[in-house]
Amino acid sequence: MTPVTAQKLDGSATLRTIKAELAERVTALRDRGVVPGLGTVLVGDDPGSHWYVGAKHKDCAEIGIESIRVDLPATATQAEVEAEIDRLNADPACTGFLVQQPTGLDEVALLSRVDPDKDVDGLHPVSLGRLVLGERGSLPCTPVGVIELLRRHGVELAGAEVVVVGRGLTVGRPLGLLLTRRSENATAVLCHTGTRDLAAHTRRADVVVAAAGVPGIITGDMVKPGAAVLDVGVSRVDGKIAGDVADDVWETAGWVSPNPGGVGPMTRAMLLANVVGMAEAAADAGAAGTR
Ligand SMILES: Nc1nc(=O)c2c([nH]1)NC[C@@H]1CN(c3ccc(C(=O)N[C@@H](CCC(=O)O)C(=O)O)cc3)C=[N+]21
Repeated sequence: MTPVTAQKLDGSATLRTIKAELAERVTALRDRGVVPGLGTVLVGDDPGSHWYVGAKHKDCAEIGIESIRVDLPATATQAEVEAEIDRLNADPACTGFLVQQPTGLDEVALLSRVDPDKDVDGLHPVSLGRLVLGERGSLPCTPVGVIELLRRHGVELAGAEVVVVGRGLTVGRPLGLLLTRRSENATAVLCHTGTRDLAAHTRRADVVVAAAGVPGIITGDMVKPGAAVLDVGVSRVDGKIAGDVADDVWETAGWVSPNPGGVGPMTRAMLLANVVGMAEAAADAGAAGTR
C-alpha cells in the first residue's frame, strides 16, 4: 500500500458547523415572528431520492425549520405535480421548496413553475439568469457547496486553475459561472464527453471537480501533486455508492473530498442556507412594505 498523503475535505463535519450557524439565524427569524418552512415534492419510489428528501427534512427539524413534505406515486401526471407546485407557491407557511429530481416528467416545465422567490434549489431559469447577470438570487446548492467546502478548508481559489468534469445543469454548468465571478476569481475549464484529452487538462489543475457520474474516471496519474480533488459523482454499483474519483488519487492529491461524506452533505448545507436566506429576504421585504 502506498501511503495516503491527501487531507480530507470533510463535508459531514462542515455540515454540522453550518447547521449550528444557521440555527442561530432561524432563532432570530422566529423572534421576529417569521417561521421558515421547506417544502419538497417527491415523485415515485427511487430509493436515492427518498433518502435525500428524508435527510433534508431531518436537517430542517434539527435547526428549527418547519417542513411540508409532498410525496406522489410514480404514476403522478405532469398536471398533478404542477397542481402541487401551485399549492406550495400559494402557501404562506412554505417559504421555499424544491421538486426532487429525477421525476420522469418534464423537469424544466416543473422548475419554471416554481415561484422564483421560493426557489431554494437555485435552478429556476430566473435564478440561473440572475447568476449569469451577477444579480442577487438563490444559488444552486451543489456548486455553491463545492466552493464553500474549499473556502472553509483554506484552499485558495483566486487565480487557481479549476477543471470541472461534467456540464450538467445541477453541477458543472453553474459551477463554471460561480467560479469565474470576481469574488472567486478562478480560471474555470469545463470538460465533458467531447473533451479530446481529459488528462491533459486535469494534470494542470489546482482543483479538479469530478461531476461526470462515471465511476473512477479520475485516477491518480491524472492529478497534479498537491491538488484538491472533489468527488461529486454519485453512481450506485452493486447497491453501494461509487464516486468519480479512484482510490489512488489519495496518494497524489493534497486534498480530497470523499463520496460519501464530501459534497453530498454540503449540498444539504447550502439548501438550508438558501431556505434561511430566502426567509430572511422575505421577512425584510415584508417589514419594508409595512413601514
Ligand atoms: N431538486 C433536487 N435537488 C437536489 O438537491 C437533488 C436532486 N434534486 N436530485 C438528486 C440530488 C442528489 N442530492 C444529494 C443530497 C445529499 C447527499 C448526501 O448527503 N449524501 C451522503 C450519504 C449518501 C448515502 O449514504 O446514500 C454523503 O454524501 O455523505 C447526496 C446527494 C441532492 N440532489
